[in-house]
Amino acid sequence: MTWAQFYGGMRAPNFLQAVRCDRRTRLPSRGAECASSALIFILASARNVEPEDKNSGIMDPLYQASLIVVTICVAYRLFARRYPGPLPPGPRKLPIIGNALQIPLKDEWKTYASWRQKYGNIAHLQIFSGHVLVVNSLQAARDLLEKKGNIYADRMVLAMGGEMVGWKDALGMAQYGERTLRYRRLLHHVMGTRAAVSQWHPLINKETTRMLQHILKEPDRTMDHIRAAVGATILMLTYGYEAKGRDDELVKVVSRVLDDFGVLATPGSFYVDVIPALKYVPSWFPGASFKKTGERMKADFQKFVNIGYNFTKEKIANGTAVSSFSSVHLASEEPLTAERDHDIKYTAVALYGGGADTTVAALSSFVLAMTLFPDAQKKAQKEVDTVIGSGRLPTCEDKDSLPYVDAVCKEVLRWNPVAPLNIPHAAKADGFHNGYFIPKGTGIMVNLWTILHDPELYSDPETFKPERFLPTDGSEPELDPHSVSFGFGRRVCPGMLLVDVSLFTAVAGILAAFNVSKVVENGVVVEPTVEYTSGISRPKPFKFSIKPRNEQLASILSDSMTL
Ligand code: HEM
Repeated sequence: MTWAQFYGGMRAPNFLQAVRCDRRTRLPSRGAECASSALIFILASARNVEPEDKNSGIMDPLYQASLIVVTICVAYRLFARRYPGPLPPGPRKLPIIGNALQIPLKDEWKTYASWRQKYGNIAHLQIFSGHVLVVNSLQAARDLLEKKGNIYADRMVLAMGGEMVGWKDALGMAQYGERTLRYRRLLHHVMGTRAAVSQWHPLINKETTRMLQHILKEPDRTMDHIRAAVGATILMLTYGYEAKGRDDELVKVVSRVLDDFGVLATPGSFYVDVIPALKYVPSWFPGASFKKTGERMKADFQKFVNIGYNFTKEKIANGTAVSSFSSVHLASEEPLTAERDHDIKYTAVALYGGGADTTVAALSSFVLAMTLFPDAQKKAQKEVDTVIGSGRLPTCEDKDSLPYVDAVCKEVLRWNPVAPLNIPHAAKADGFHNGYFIPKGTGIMVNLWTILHDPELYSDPETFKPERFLPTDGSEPELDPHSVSFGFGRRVCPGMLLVDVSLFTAVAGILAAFNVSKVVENGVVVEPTVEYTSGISRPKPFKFSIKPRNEQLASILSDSMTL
């Protein structure tokens, strides 16, 4: 059960409503948080206590709770902080818990988008003593994350994922500073320019062909083959590691770690993220099962960090390493200090963590789009047939000669953004935006989905329409989603040039070799389910048909079958 689900069932007791505060400038501080943490934990424990435990001499949890209520009221009065200006508008807050009950659990980005009409381009949420700013416009996102990048380049501190499991040492969750700059420089070296990315073209071409061969052989498992191909490409690129099938130890660990990451990065999954003081509760304490979960996740995370990295080191030592992010840096002339060793290791983790599920999500959205919008598919196939013919598969090198296919990739990134709420940034210091006060530590959550579906930027935004990027009437193309879907400012996605090529190659390959369509069962067309996962937004399983469309390409794929 997630934290938000747990509290979703609770109604604000009357005593909370009795505690009044000035909603514009006054919110609870740490003192109130600690007291409310205790209350919440006792209530959480109460739900987990077995009936026989209630006679065990431990104070009745509800009695304890009532004592804590008094403490909360006193602490709240004593410690509530006054701010030098009004906080941005937002949904009405309850005393102490703030907006904790209003956090949406499904399609969060759509609920947050609807707040734009009510509150304007920025909306403020308070969750206990924590603040979150929901940014719903391109201008506000640029003003905050680009123009004031010196303040808004930190990350939110997540007690469970960051501190207890250990992701705070990896780039995506690390605070901004010298260390993150070093990490980003390491990545820039291998994927920060088109020339750097071109060294991975042979790898991408090879893994794409292998993916198409697998799809040809087992079309019903298309999504599995997409996932396997993306995973194999990134493992090779990160460590020069060739996975030995599904039972490969690293592949299994990585897949668990990334599933865990999806949960860890979803706001509200663990109540310790909202009430960090809970991390001090011992793991044997009733209701503290999250501690055991955290320990299991940490052990897997450490395996993930070490297995691939040690593999590359061994290969370098015995002279058999192939070129990869880790081998390039480990074998460079710079001395391998402890600091540099740590940097390379934790940047490699971020590379895999940032690149695998995101690319899979984009390709899954592409398949869904092709199922729903056959005209766009036909147009793209026509371009592939005209420019490439049927004697070979498209490759990375064909990107510039297939503008419509390239526009399909842009539309995939816009139509269903992979990271609809970006990775939240955090304020390093107190600041103001348009007269509103933004306290230090506020999480800045940019709603990329709203921006990419803003009717002022994109005509008919719900429709999959690659033509919007290739106008033929002399008008300007609509905004390139690359400037939004990869985030903003100092934390912008360092893998975007790599994605550009790898997404294009997989998309062009599928278009060249297959037709994607709706399934027909007993003469009836089955409409695919259109639902997305939270966190990294990937379509939930849906029905589609994928069949070879080009005999010549099918036989080329079969003949060169190297599964
Ligand atoms: C469709 C594919 C992808 C999308 C849509 C995407 C999107 C994003 C977004 C929105 C962010 C947050 C930016 C911000 O905080 O403002 C991000 C960060 C990041 N991405 Fe990507 N990404 C993709 C693929 C990749 C790939 C292939 C890699 C690596 C090879 C990668 C590595 C990273 C890393 C390391 C970060 C953290 C950067 C930091 O915290 O400084 N991503 N990505």
